[in-house]
Amino acid sequence: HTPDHVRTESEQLEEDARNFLHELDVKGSEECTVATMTSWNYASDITEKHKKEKAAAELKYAEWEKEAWERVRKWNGKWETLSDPYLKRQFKFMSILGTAALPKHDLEKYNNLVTEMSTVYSTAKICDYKNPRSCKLELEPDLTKILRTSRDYDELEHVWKMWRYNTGRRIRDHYKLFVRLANKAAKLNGFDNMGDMWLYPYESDTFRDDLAELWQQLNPLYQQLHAYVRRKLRQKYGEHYVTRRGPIPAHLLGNMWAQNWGHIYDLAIPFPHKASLDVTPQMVSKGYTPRRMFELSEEFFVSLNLTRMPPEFWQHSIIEKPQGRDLVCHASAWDFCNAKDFRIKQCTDVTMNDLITVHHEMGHIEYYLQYKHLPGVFRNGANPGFHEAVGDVLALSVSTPKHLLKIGLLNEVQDDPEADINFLLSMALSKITFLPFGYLIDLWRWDVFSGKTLENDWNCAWWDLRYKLQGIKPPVQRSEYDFDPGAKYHIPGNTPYIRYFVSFVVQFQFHKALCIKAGEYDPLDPSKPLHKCDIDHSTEAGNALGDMLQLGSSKEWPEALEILTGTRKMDASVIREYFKPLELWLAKDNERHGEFIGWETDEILCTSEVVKKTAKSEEGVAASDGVVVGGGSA
Ligand SMILES: C[C@H](N[C@H](C(=O)O)[C@@H]1CCCN1C(=O)[C@@H](N)CC(=O)O)C(=O)N1CCC[C@H]1C(=O)O
Ligand SMILES: [Zn+2]
Repeated sequence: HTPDHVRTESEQLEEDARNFLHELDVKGSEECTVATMTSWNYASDITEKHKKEKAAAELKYAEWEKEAWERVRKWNGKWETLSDPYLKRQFKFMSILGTAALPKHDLEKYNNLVTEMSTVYSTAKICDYKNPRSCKLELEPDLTKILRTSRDYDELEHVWKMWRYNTGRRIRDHYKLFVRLANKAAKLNGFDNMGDMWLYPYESDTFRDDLAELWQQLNPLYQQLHAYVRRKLRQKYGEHYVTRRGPIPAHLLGNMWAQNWGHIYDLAIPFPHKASLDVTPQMVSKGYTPRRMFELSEEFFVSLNLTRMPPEFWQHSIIEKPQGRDLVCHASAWDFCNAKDFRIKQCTDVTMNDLITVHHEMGHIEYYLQYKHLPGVFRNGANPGFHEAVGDVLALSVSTPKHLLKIGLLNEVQDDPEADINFLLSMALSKITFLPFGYLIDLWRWDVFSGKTLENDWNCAWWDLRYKLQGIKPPVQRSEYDFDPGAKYHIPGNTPYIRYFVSFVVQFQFHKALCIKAGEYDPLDPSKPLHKCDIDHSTEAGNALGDMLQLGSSKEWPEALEILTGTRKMDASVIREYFKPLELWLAKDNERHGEFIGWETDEILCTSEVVKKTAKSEEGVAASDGVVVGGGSA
C-alpha cells in the first residue's frame, strides 16, 4: 500500500476507518461466540445453572455492545463523509445499539422476563384427555401428534385449551412488563416504540403499506381455500360444529395455531383415488432417521454447488429430542460467529412436515456459511424475510412429486390435471393458509407496542385479528384472563414474525428466478409450469442463489432481490401464478357447491369481562358486556 505521507486526507480517513471497524469486528465476534454458547447451553438443557450463566453472559455482551457503540459514536460527523458505501453501511448499522441501551437493572429485568417466558413455554406439559392422571404431555412430539392425527372434536378441544392454559395464561403479566421495557429500549434508540425498531432492517418507510397491499392481493385466494376446507370439515364434523357461513373452529385444522393446515389434507383431498402425496408412511417404512433427513437436505444443497455442512455441524447439532431433561424443542439454527461452528437444534420426528422444517433450518445454515467471511454487521439476511426463505425455496423443489419419485419416496407419479390439483391443494394447505397468520402476529404486536391495543384488550384484539384475517374462532369462548398470543413460540421467545410473511411471498420469486436459470420453467411452455419445477442438480440455479446469499446484508434488500430475480419489489403475482390452476378449480368447486365465500358470526368469541365460570361448562355464559369481535362479515 502507499506509504503514509503521500496519502490524501480522505484516503487516510478511509484507512483508519477500515482498521477501526476490523478491530471492533474481531472483538465483537469473540464476544458473540461466548454469549451464543451460553444461550445454546440453556436452550439445549434448561437448568438454573444454565439460566444464570446465560443471564450473566447477556449482560457482559451488552457491556461490550455499549463500549463498541460509544467508540463508533466518536466517528459521528466523520464516517458520513467516507466515500466507500461498504464502510458507511457498517457504521450505519453499528450506530444502533439495541436493548443494550437500557440501564443495567432494566436490561437484567428485560432479559430475565424473556428467559422466564421462554422457559414456561418450553417446559409446559398438559394432562392426557384420555387419561387425566397422566400429565406429562409435551408440545413436541405429543400435542403436535394429537393435533396432526386426532379427529376427536373433544380431545382436540381439550388439548387446544389446556396448552393455552399452561402457556399464554401464565405469562400475561410477564408480557406487560416486557412491553414497557422493550418500548423504553426502543425510545433510547430513537424509535417511537419496539415495533418501529423491529422494522429497521427492512430499510423502507412504505414497508407496512407494501405488506397491506400484498395481503389484499392474496386474500381472495385465501378466502376460496377457506370456503373449500370449511365444507370438507363440515362433512367430517357436522354442521353443528362447522357451520356453512361461520368461522372455522381453530382446533380442527391440524395445527396448534392453525398456521399450517397440511395435516388435514386427508380430509380435504380433492381426488381421493389418486396417490397420496404425504410421504410420511414411506419415510417410516424405508427406515428414515432424523440423520438421514438432514443428509438428504445437505445433498440437495451440494447438488446446487452450494456449501456442505462443516464437521462441527454434525458434531454439535442436536437433531433428536434428548430424553430426561427440559430443553427448547422448537427447531432453530445457530451461528456461533466464528465462521466454523454452526448448529441446528430440532426434536425431529420422521414425518414429511419435519423434512420440510429440516430444509428450513438448513437454509439458515447455508446462508450463515455463504456470508461467514463478511463483517459481523453484514452477517444477516438481506432482510430477515430472505433468511426465512432460503430453505423453503429448496423445499418447493423437494415437495414436487417428480423429486419425491427421484429420491424414492414416491413409487409413481400420475401426471394428469386431477393429480395436479391434489398436489397444488397440498401445497396451498401449508403455503396459502400461513399467509394471514404470518401477517397478523406482528399486526397484533405492532399495535401492542404502539399502545393502540391496550393491555385490557390484548386477548380480544388477538381474536379480532384471528377472526378477520384467518376466518377462525376459538373452540371455547376466550376472556382477558387468557393470553393466547403467548401460546405461540415467537411471542414468549420475542422473535419478530413479519419475516415469515415476507418469506412466503419472496420465496416464490426466488423459486421462479432459479427455475428459469435451471431451465425448469418456461411461461410459454405449458409442460413446464412453475409448480412442477425442481431445481436440484442445477449449478446455474445454485450459483445464482449463492451470489445473492454471499451479500448478507451488505447491500439493501431490493438490490439483492434484483441480482437474483431482476425485480426490486416484493411481488404477490408469482405465488398467485404458482397456484393459478388451483385458484380456478377452487372457485368452480365452491360455486358448484354454492359455498358462501368469507365468514360471519354473531357469536361472542372473546369477552373483555372475565367470564364467570359456571359448574356446567365454560362456554355458553354470555358475559355482561362482552366485546363482540365476530359481528361483521369478512
Ligand atoms: C421452526 C422455525 N424456527 C425458527 C426459524 O427457524 O425461523 C427459530 C425460532 C425463532 C428464530 N429461529 C431461528 O432458528 C433463527 N435463529 C434463524 C435465524 O434468524 O438465523 C419457525 O419458527 N418457523 C418456521 C416456519 C414458520 C415458523 C413457525 O414455526 O411458526
Ligand atoms: Zn427460520
